[in-house]
Amino acid sequence: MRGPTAFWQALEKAREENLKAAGEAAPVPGSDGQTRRQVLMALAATAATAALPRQARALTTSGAPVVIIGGGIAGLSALWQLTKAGVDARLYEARTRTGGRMYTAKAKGQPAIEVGGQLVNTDHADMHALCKEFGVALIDRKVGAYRTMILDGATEVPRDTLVAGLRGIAGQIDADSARLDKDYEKVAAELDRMSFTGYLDKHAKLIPEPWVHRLMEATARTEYGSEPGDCSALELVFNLPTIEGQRIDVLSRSDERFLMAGGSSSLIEAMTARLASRITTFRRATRIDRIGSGARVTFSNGERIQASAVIVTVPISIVSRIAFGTPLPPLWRQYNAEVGLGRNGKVQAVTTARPWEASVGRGGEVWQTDHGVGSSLGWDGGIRPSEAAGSVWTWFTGGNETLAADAADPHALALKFARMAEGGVKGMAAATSPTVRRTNWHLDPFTRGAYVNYRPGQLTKFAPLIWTETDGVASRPIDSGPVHFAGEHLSDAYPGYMNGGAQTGRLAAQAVMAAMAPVRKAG
Ligand SMILES: Cc1cc2nc3c(=O)[nH]c(=O)nc-3n(C[C@H](O)[C@H](O)[C@H](O)COP(=O)(O)OP(=O)(O)OC[C@H]3O[C@@H](n4cnc5c(N)ncnc54)[C@H](O)[C@@H]3O)c2cc1C
Repeated sequence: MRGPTAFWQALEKAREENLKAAGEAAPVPGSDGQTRRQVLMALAATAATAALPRQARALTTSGAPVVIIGGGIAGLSALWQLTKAGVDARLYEARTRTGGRMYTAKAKGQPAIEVGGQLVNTDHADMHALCKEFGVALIDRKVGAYRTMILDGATEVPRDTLVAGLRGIAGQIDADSARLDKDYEKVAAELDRMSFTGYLDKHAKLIPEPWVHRLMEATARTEYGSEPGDCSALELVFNLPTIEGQRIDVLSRSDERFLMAGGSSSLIEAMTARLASRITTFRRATRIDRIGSGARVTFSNGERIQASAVIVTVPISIVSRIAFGTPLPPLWRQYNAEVGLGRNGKVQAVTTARPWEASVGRGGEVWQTDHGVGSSLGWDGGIRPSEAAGSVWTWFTGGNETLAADAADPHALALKFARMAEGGVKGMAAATSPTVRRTNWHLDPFTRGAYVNYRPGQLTKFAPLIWTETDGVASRPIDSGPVHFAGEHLSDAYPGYMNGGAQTGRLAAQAVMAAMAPVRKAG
C-alpha cells in the first residue's frame, strides 16, 4: 500500500519545524507524484534513446480490432475508453475473472475481504471518474477523529518524539530536494544510484535514534515491498519536493481517504458487465508478432487473432513471458526483462469488535517499527457499508516480512501481531476471530508480486518509457510500434496505485486513437 505513511507525515512536519526555526516560509499544498513527474519529463526530454520511427499507422484499414492483453483496471480502462469512442477493441484475460490485483473475496458465511487494492486518494482522478461513470459510490473512511499510532515493539512512540527524531534527516532530504530542483538530470542520477540503506548509512549521524532508522526501513518495505537496500534513495526525496524553488507539501491530497462501496470488485464487476461482449477470459497471451502495420497475438490454447494495435497491460513481473516478435526498441526489451514488483501481503483478521476505534479511530492506523514483529502496518480494512459490530483488520507485510508470513499459520500470525499491538490498542487479540485470510500475490502466477519497485538506478534509466501527464496533456513513452504498454508500473505520478493502472490504460487508448486519426480523416 503506497500512501501518506506515518513516516512521510512526520518527515513533512519535521521539515516544517526546521523551516519555522529558520524563519522560512512553510511549504504550499501540492499533489502526490509532482516531482516524480517533473524528473521523468526532464529525463525523457534529454534521453538519446532510439525509438522506432513514428508513423501514423493505418489502423482502420486492416479491419482488425485493437487487442488488449490483461483485464485488470489498466486493461478495462483502455477497453472502456476505446469502446466509448466507437473503436472496435477486444480484451483477453488469462484468469477466469477480470480485475487482476483488484479483488474482493466473498466466501459464504464470512464478511467480504479486500485482497488487493483498496484505498483511493482524493487526487486519484481516473478512479474517481470511473467510479462515477459506473455508479460505484466512494465512501469517506476518514470521517470522525483518527490518528496514526507508532509502536516500537509494545511501546507507543509519541508523535512529537518522532518529529524531533526526524529533523536532522529532514534537513538533509530538503537540501537534496532543492539540489534536485536545480539540476534534475545530474542530481536524479546521483540519488537514484543510491539505495535507501546507502542514504541512511551516509547520513547516519543525522538519525541518532535507532527506531527512527527502523521506521524509515519499515516505510521502504511497506511502500515498495522490498528491503531498503533494493529501494532507490530518489524516492525519499520525491516525498519532500521542491519545484521551481517552491517547497511543496504533497500529503494533503494523498490521503487514502476513500473506499469503493462493496469493495473494489464492485467497480470491476460493473465495468465487466457493461463491456462483456468484448471480453474473453481464460486466454493467456504467449506471443505477439508484427503483421503488416498491425500485429498477431497468439494464446496458450493455440488461438491466434489479428490486431490493428495491441495494448499490453500485464504486470511487469511477467511481461517477459510474452514473446515479442515485433521490433521493440532495446530500452523496452531491457525494461521488460529487468523491472519487477515488490512483495507485499495482507494478513486479514475478521474481528468481533473494533477496539481500535477508542485509540486511533476508525480511519486510523497502527505502525510498528520493530521489524522482528513481522508486520509494519495495520488498519481497519473492512468492506463498507457494513452493519457488523466487528470488521476486518488488515495487517500489512512488505519485503522479507511477506516471505516470512508464508510459513506461519494465518490465525497464529494475526494473534502474534495483535498481541504486540496491545501496548497501544487494548482488546486487539480478544477481538481477533479464527477467520483469517492471508494473500499470496507474490506466488500468484499472473502477478508474481504486489506493485512496482524501481530498484536503484532503474527509474532514471527507464524514464523515457513512463507515461507523463500534466494538466491533461500527456507525453508518450518512446514508440514501440503497434504494441503499447500500460499498467500501474508505467504511471508517472501513481505507480503502485489502482489509479496508475486506470490512468495509463486511458493514455494508451488515447495514443492508439491518435494513431488512427489521420486514417479516419482520409476516409
Ligand atoms: C496487497 C496489495 C494492496 C494494494 N493496495 C492498494 C491500495 O490500497 N490502493 C491502490 O490504489 N492500490 C493498491 N494496490 C495496487 C493496485 O491493486 C494495483 O496497482 C492495480 O490494481 C494494478 O492494475 P493493473 O491493471 O496495472 O494490473 P493487474 O491488476 O495485475 O492486471 C493485469 C492483468 O493481466 C492478466 N494477465 C497476466 N498475464 C497475462 C497474459 N499473458 N495474457 C492475458 N492476461 C494476462 C492478469 O491476470 C491481470 O488480470 C495494492 C496491491 C496489492 C497487491
